[in-house]
Amino acid sequence: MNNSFEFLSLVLDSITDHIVVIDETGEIQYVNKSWIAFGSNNACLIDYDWRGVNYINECDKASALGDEFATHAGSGIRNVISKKEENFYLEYPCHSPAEKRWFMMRISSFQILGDNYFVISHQNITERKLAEDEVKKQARLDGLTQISNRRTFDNFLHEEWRRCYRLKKTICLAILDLDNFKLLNDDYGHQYGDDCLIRVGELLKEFANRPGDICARYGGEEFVLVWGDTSLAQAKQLSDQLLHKITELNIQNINSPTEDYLTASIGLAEMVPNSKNGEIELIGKADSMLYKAKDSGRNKVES
Ligand SMILES: Nc1nc2c(ncn2[C@@H]2O[C@H](COP(=O)(O)OP(=O)(O)OP(=O)(O)O)[C@@H](O)[C@H]2O)c(=O)[nH]1
Repeated sequence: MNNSFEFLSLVLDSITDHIVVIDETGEIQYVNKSWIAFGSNNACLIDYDWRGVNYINECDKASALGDEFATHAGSGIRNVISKKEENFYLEYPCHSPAEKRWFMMRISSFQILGDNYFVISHQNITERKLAEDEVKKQARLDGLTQISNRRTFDNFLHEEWRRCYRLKKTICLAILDLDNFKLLNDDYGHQYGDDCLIRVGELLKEFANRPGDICARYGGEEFVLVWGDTSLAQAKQLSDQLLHKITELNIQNINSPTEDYLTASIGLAEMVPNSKNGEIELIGKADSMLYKAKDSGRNKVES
């Protein structure tokens, strides 16, 4: 290639990463085409003409406005310049009004004629980030009903228990078990049963609205609800409403000895966390209440 400068320039301009080169003071020395295109369309870190701009100062300005990622970026760049670190990278959100986006910023250095320069590249990692978020979300959810799974419930109850312990507040736990679900499965098929579980899961979401609440699938045809900072009387009211709503779904269960439509039983327990009790006892208490509800005819709340 005769004109190696033009060649390299074209190479850099063809790269989709946004690239900027700064000197030791932070002053921008070079930007590629992707950088210019992105900067002119976005209000992200440096959103205006790059000439004469000091990249580190821009990070500091954004940092002063409360942008924690700009704070990290500024200190990372400084560490590389002062040779405390060989390189640095940072993943950060840069959402536009229209879409969620994430970028990975990397900084590396080179030397020419005794002067140090630093290449900062910004790569769009939105696709990977969204995929990672989806995987994390699915790990928290029950695959069928798409409400929280048992592990999420266990973690949540543990945290809520601690919160109520600190605040000396009552915590309530409801264990809900669908009645005669085996018969429903046998009579209408497993797919019908699955659809019922999905519909019940949807309904449960309406009963877990506050930050101290959660509904989850505990396993099989069993669900759980936690109501933090809630009295037993309030929880009883919610449980009664929930059972009523389940009957209102009017899901046929023709051979059920309880009713000829789907019903459920709830075991409800309350506790004020203290140093002598624990969430296991709360679960045990709700569980024995559930047995009581089942034994005494189903389609009811026992507490
Ligand atoms: N369709 C479907 N059925 C499930 C699922 N998980 C558990 N089940 C069924 O739920 C039924 C639970 O049966 P049992 O434990 O005997 O309880 P039950 O028939 O509801 O009776 P009671 O709880 O005593 O009222 C079983 O037939 C399970 O196969 C699921 O993911 N999908």
